[in-house]
Amino acid sequence: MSDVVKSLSTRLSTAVDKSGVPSREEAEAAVRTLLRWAGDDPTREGLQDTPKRVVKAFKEFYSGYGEDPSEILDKIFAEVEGYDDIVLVRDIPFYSHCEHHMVPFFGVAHVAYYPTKGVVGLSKLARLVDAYARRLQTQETMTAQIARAMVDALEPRGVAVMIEAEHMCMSMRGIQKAGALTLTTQFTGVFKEDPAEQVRFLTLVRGGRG
Ligand SMILES: Nc1nc2c(ncn2[C@@H]2O[C@H](COP(=O)(O)OP(=O)(O)OP(=O)(O)O)[C@@H](O)[C@H]2O)c(=O)[nH]1
Ligand SMILES: [Zn+2]
Repeated sequence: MSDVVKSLSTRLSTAVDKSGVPSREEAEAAVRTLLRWAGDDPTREGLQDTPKRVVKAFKEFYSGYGEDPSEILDKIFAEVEGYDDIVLVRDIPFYSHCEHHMVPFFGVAHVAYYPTKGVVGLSKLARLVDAYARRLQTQETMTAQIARAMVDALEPRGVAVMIEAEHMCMSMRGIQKAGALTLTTQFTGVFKEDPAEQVRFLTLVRGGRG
């Protein structure tokens, strides 16, 4: 397979099928169905505008499907006087929804990399987190996707991503373990090869806290 075909088939296999996207009216009707399923009356005054609001809120919750991570990371600042040490943005808050229950999970992401060809704007790393958080997710997938996008765009010596989150599907329903925290990490390059680099990352993530 040629490189072009290979890259196209990878892109197609990870792309979301947007065919058959329902109209706004269909989406609002689906909300009315769920309101009835919950046991309420969608025609009562307090709920009349709810389908409209829910559909609008969905646009925000799931705006990540319209984001292209490679575009977010496409501007690289090369003039950094040869800076090639760790860049870490920690405690990036995010809100996502689990793909199993469509219930929120939320917490913080810490992302780090060792630059080679320059650095990206710090806000772009937070935008990258949001681009993946604002989709239906598992925490593991989101962690891996953030790391993969950074590797592809920055060709860094290494990437470290750590996410700490509480899953409402474990707090407010099901097993009902409020406060349980899930930690996921993805290391590439020097972070994967050298345990001392993982320790450095974790020390910086934890550093300066009371
Ligand atoms: N690995 C992983 N699991 C998740 C994530 N978000 C939710 N889950 C889990 O997905 C699982 C779905 O399990 P199922 O048995 O199919 O569904 P369920 O009957 O609603 O499961 P319970 O939550 O145990 O009641 C649950 O164990 C959730 O805790 C995530 O980000 N990563
Ligand atoms: Zn869930």
